[in-house]
Amino acid sequence: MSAATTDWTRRTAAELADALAAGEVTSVELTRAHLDRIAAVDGDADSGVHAFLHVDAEGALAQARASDERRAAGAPLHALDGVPIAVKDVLATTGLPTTCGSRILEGWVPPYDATVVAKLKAAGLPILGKTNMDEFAMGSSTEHSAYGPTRNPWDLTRIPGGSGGGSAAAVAAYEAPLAIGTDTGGSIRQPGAVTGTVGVKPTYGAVSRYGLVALANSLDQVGPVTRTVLDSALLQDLIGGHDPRDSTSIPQELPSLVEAARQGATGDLTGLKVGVVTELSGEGWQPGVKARFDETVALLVDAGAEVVEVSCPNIVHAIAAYYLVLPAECSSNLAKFDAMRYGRRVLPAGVEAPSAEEVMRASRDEGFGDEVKRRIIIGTYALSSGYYDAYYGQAQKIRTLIARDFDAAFEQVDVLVSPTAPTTAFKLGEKLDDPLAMYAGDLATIPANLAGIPGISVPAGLADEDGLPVGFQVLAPAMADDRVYRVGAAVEALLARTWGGALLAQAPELEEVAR
Ligand SMILES: NC(=O)C[C@H](N)C(=O)O
Repeated sequence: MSAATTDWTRRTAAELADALAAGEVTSVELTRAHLDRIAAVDGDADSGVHAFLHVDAEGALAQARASDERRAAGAPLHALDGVPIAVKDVLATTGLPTTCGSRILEGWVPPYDATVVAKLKAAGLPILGKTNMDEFAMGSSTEHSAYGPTRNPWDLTRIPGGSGGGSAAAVAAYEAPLAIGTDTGGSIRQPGAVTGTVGVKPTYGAVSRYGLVALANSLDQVGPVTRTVLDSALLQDLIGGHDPRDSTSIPQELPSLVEAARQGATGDLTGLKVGVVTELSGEGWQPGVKARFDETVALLVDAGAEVVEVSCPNIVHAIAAYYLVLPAECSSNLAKFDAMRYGRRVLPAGVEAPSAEEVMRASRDEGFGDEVKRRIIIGTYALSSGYYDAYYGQAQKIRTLIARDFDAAFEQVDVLVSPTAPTTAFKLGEKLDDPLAMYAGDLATIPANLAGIPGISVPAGLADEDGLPVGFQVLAPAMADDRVYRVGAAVEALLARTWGGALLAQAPELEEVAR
């Protein structure tokens, strides 16, 4: 790899777009640089970052060539035309496998593109490949992937977060300038926090879910994973908007997010009212997380914001409610993986003419991992007659109370802030046998999904005790995604002065491994 090639992987998407527009580089060169980087550091299930489950070098280069030809012909181009991207393996892609990190979908190649994928293709972004994830997005570490975990580029013995650890690690390791993630309870924001990248969960319904393999339909949202807030804004402006093919898609335009990010980057927050959520203020969390959070809040005050403390008392029940609503929805969603129509079919051993039920049982037994089975069992129980009111019904009521807490809070303040996650990246294997400990890490991210509001995680520096990234979360009312971008960009700009440039530049260099 030449030095110049390495350089292109270090640029932000906005910088790459400028370089393409200025004729300094071609999309083929950029795409090849990222493919080289993937080949050098991504490795496989046993070594390297392992952010990708499938790399599509040929497809990406063909898309890059087409982009270069359009540019040469003077055709109208999208701002990100020619800038490569990685896509979480939970979105349908024609011609490329979509496994959702599960054995049950091993080898499945969808016959259609998710709306988000179709938009990326139409805008000319070469798709580098599909990124690793916890099976069906269930998890906070990618250790529940059936294809082996992704490793955190800051320390390969640690988790990159989950479920979208592959997308975050790919961006953090300079394997892709942009990635698509999905966030049901934090799967974009928490990986962002622990890898030092930016992750955004848009307002529920702001980005189409058509072609997204649903984990929990009422919570899932597709969103950007990038290294800067401006890059996330460019990407959400592209993938967002109404889609008649998704019945929950909002038929209303969001304000320009790029404009909001540019405004925030001035670092002036005069007149903004910020609420620190009492229940998520970081008290009792990892000291380095709390310290970086408090310092960032102080910077907001210096930038002219008024900061008050706001209580959202029902948030303390968020995890309990989520881990009933989600299993209920996913147990129903996953019923479709019956090995009859598509996906992996396993014939039961020793049965000569197995019935459909026996094939389904064998396929689901072998095709699903432990965490998926756990949630299917919990969800089936919670929805069963006699228990519905006691569990699912109660959880839905708590959900409403949490949404009301946010409504009341946003009458007092413009945005709410908290640390994104209670700890920095933990060691691989540390929480694998303790599901409740794994779930507890979602405390700060889940409430936004339950309420349908937007949230961003922005890098807030490194924890003193382990030198690992900490995330700062900004939440805003539904449809006010521009506020999370404005404040997120301000935090980024104010903090860049503190640590002297890009946080990721401080990550250790990755050793080259064969892929
Ligand atoms: N899917 C998500 O957003 C992640 C969350 N940790 C979960 O396991 O449900």
